[in-house]
Amino acid sequence: MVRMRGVRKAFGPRVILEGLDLDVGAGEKVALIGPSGSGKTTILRLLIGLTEPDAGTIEIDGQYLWHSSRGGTLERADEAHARQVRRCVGMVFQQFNLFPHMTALQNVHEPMEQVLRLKRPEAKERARALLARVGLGEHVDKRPSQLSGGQQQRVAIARSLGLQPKLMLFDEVTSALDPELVGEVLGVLRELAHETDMTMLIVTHEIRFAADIADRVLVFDAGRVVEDGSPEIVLKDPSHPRTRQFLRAILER
Ligand SMILES: Nc1ncnc2c1ncn2[C@@H]1O[C@H](COP(=O)(O)OP(=O)(O)OP(=O)(O)O)[C@@H](O)[C@H]1O
Repeated sequence: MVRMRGVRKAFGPRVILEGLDLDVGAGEKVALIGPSGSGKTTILRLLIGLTEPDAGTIEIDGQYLWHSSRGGTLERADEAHARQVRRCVGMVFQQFNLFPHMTALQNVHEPMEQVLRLKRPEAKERARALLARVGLGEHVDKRPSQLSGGQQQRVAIARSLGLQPKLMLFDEVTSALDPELVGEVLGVLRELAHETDMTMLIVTHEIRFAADIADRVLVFDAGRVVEDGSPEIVLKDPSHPRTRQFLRAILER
């Protein structure tokens, strides 16, 4: 589902990713963890097309978004093709980015009409079902300001699911929430991980949660993958002393 080869990204003189190779198989649930600033968000933004690489190849579901030829020239997919590729990718951010003047239902059904060209009654029906699935069946007519942070984040997840992505990217989706609201959002992610065949890439600091739902854990450090394996191995017996230190620091928080 994801193939990255030799991906480089710098912001000014600061190199964030250098020669990154990453493969994620269809249906895999992968947790990305690593110290702050190690480049995790940058990877997700590259995959959804919000950030452009300096070099490398990025393919989603066998179709390329960016391609570096042997000579090193970076080619971008043409806009129509790129749009089609990006359409199979959904992303949920730390901030919910809901439209404040719309109800939960409108926030979910309007993108389906615009992007998938569904007729309003069908989009609304699907939106209601999705909101019920994330436990918000009773709240469809509320605006974001009438919902808690955890509820707003669940609306954002329903909105992304409405666009039927094959690949879902979650970027620290519980970081902006009060601690007592974290569990309800992680519960939705857990259900999606266990009950759907969507490919999921989850950036999280919730290590125990990652261990519970991920097939595979990748640890990034300074833009490189330093650990890649099953949660049992990576989280209990990491090979790098820096990873051990990092995991201990998180678990002791
Ligand atoms: N648009 C930008 N312009 C300049 N620097 C940027 C930009 N986006 C990211 N960076 C820098 O790139 C580095 C990697 O950022 P990134 O957000 O990918 O890290 P991260 O691993 O997701 O960190 P965190 O866990 O804190 O979210 C950081 O030092 C960040 O300040």
